[in-house]
Amino acid sequence: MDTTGNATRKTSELIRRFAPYFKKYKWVLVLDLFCASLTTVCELVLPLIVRFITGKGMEDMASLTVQVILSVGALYLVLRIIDTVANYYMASVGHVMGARIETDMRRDLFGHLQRLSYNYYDHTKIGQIMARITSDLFDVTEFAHHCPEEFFIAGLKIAVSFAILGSIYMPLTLIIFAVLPLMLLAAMFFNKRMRRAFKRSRNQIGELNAQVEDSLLGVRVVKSFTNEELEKEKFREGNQGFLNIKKQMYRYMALFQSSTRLFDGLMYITVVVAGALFMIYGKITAADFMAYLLYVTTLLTSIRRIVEFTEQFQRGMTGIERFLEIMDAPVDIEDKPGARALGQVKGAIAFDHVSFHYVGEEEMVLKDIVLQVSPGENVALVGPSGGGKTTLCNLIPRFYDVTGGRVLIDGQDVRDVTLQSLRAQIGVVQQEVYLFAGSVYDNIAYGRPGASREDVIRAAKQAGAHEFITQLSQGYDTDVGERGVRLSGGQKQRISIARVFLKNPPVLILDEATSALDNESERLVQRSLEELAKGRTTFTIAHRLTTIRNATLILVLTEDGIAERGTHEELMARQGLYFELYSMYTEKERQGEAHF
Ligand SMILES: Nc1ncnc2c1ncn2[C@@H]1O[C@H](COP(=O)(O)OP(=O)(O)OP(=O)(O)O)[C@@H](O)[C@H]1O
Repeated sequence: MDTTGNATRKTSELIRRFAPYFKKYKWVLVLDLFCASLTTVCELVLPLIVRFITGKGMEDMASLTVQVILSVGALYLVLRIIDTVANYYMASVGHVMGARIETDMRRDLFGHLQRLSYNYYDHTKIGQIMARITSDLFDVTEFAHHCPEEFFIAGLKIAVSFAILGSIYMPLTLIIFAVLPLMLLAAMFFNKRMRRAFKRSRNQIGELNAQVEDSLLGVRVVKSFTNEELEKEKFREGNQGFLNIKKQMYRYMALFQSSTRLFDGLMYITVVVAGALFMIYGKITAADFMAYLLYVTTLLTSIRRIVEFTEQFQRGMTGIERFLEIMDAPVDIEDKPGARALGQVKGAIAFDHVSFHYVGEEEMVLKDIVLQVSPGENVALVGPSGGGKTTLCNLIPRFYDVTGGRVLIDGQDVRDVTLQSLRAQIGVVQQEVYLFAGSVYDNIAYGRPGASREDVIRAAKQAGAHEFITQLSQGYDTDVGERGVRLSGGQKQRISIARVFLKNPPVLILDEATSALDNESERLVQRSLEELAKGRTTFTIAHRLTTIRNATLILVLTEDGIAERGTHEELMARQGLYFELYSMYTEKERQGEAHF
């Protein structure tokens, strides 16, 4: 899975994938291109008018009456008015179309991000995703609006100029237009290099974003270690890398622009020299010569616009490419065809010869796990760090899919039921609580969107959180701050427990978080967790061994699988690994430093 891949996709492929976004707005686009045609025609008429007036004046000055001049002026005025209205449409409605396409793409991107599994996020930096969903897509707006328009105008101008000039004198026209393919070749040559440089710069911005995010989220750790200088140095490297890539990008741009200027000059020289020669040999008139000069100027202006647009084009293409990289990331965990809704379960969980390894890792984390848990049972998972306790629990709600074997809930393979209905039956209290920006109330209500205020308050009471919440400055409406920084660890935990109370699932996964809390908070959280576990099938990842003595089943999980299983009494009597762990734990607790 390469979301920061450096391979550059073909422009044609990107355009083919991007084009469907125009479908909804095809009439806006058609009108936009029609307006573009109008403005082009208005612009191309001026040299004809000049040619007409000079031609008439040179042929027979008497025929150039005030009436003729005023009629021509009036015609030109009408054309300018049409041009103004058409331009307004392109600048307003055309731009809005670009913004709408950007919004549609962002919606699709966010939707896809919601579908991607844990596995994707294990391998992707959030900062990179942020850059793609914001700044990369800004570039797409300008691109979506200008790209069809600019290319259409340039193409039209070249075609119409060719037709008009060809009708005046074809040999001179062919000589002038012979320079265009050279320009095209140069554009193609630099196009690829500029795209690569743009992509590298975008990736580097993503990296910088990720770095800033990491550093700012960890700002408290940075300060506690007084590592501000280290952070500044890391940032300086990334920032300097960005500058280097930009330098390279601008070098290509400069080369491209300069080469275009060279062709520009070549074209003028061709018109002046060849045109003057044809004129002295009587092939074209002075008025024709002037028309040629004016048309070449118009043509070159539009070519210059295309050159200036190249930067925007490359940015847009890069934005689309990076957008597609996420959109093409496979959704590895989703409903299989014909998956059925699970409905309310009793809470029997079974592991049927389950094995598992993480994507990209060769070593099996779980090997041939066989386990039957009855509804309402209270299972505690203990064992050395890295033994696979969290991994095992993550297989129940299908945060990851098993590598081998099956996980069953009430006898049904978790892969045969819809994800939504499966996860609705399982509540997870994580060790690291994540609270969203918003109020305490919003954070509890997150457990069951649409729940009544009474239900939210009841859940808070059940979690033992009501009392401290009412003592907060604005009670339930108190803002929790980013990630809940304004609350204590124990308070955050109890809010997260209230969230699960509100959800009221029959199966629970508790990653015991009490190790991070002081004794009083731990006691309160522990009490809330016990309350929550009542009547539900519960998997507790236990770090404090004294809290699991009442578990109906204790599993000792090691790298080799389930080493021991039984109740506390059974395992203590066995004097095996659990006995060792427990004795070690109680010894440490006596010394005041116990946690696993
Ligand atoms: N997302 C991941 N990608 C790759 N390997 C992982 C991932 N998560 C965990 N692991 C590895 O899988 C093994 C089991 O990890 P797991 O977190 O399940 O252990 P644990 O028993 O819950 O540990 P602890 O008690 O320290 O929380 C470890 O070797 C760990 O390095």
